[in-house]
Amino acid sequence: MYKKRGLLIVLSGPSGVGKGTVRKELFTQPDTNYEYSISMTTRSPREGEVDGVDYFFKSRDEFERLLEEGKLLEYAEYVGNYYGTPLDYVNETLEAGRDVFLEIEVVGAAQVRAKVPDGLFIFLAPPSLSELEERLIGRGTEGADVIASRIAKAREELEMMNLYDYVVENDEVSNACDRINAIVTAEHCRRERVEKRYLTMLEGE
Ligand SMILES: Nc1nc2c(ncn2[C@@H]2O[C@H](COP(=O)(O)OP(=O)(O)O)[C@@H](O)[C@H]2O)c(=O)[nH]1
Ligand SMILES: Nc1ncnc2c1ncn2[C@@H]1O[C@H](COP(=O)(O)OP(=O)(O)O)[C@@H](O)[C@H]1O
Repeated sequence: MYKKRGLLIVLSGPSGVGKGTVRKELFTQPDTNYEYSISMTTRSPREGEVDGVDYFFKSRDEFERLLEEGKLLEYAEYVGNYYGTPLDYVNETLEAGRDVFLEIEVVGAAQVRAKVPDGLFIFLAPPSLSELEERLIGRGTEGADVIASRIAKAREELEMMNLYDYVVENDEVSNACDRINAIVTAEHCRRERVEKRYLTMLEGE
């Protein structure tokens, strides 16, 4: 029996490009129909961050145990901390026919690409490298050392842009959200056409 699964949407891109900002804006829109997958991390909470809302904050031992138990869809070590996506939540939500939205860095996104080839992979790009540096500095959540390593990393991350289905420029947050919503809507229409064709073929047997 054919069962419709939800769509896995992956938003990635360099640190400081605005992934978190765009994701938060998308999830304040009343007609957003995706479920956000809350990640696990060993990073310490920033001021105002809440366990179970922004991240599930874990110790390194706890994270490594989850990894050994196969509980993560993907993970990456990013500037000294682990980040990972809970596998069961993603699978159960997709199985229930609902779309799941991941906001993750590029190494993890490549792992998801290998495991979920029919996902929708969107790369959020900055208008320029200098604008990216300004945003990282402007956010002011890290010290100079961490900012420098994130900028160095961002240059490498930009090279992975061509591995994505779509590149969305984050010039204005509302524009980026509109573009992402339009891409998701178009992908749903494409899938419906393919599904219809498939079901028509089955009927003809
Ligand atoms: N691979 C992977 N990356 C994640 C996950 N959750 C968050 N990230 C990414 O980890 C990086 C660092 O996140 P964070 O410390 O919150 O800093 P910020 O996103 O730059 O504010 C960002 O690029 C996030 O998108 C995850 O579950 N897996
Ligand atoms: N379109 C935009 N224009 C100007 N500043 C932005 C834009 N999007 C995000 N920012 C700012 O850039 C900084 C980094 O954004 P953030 O969402 O934390 O990035 P990421 O999650 O990709 O690391 C923040 O200070 C944020 O307010």
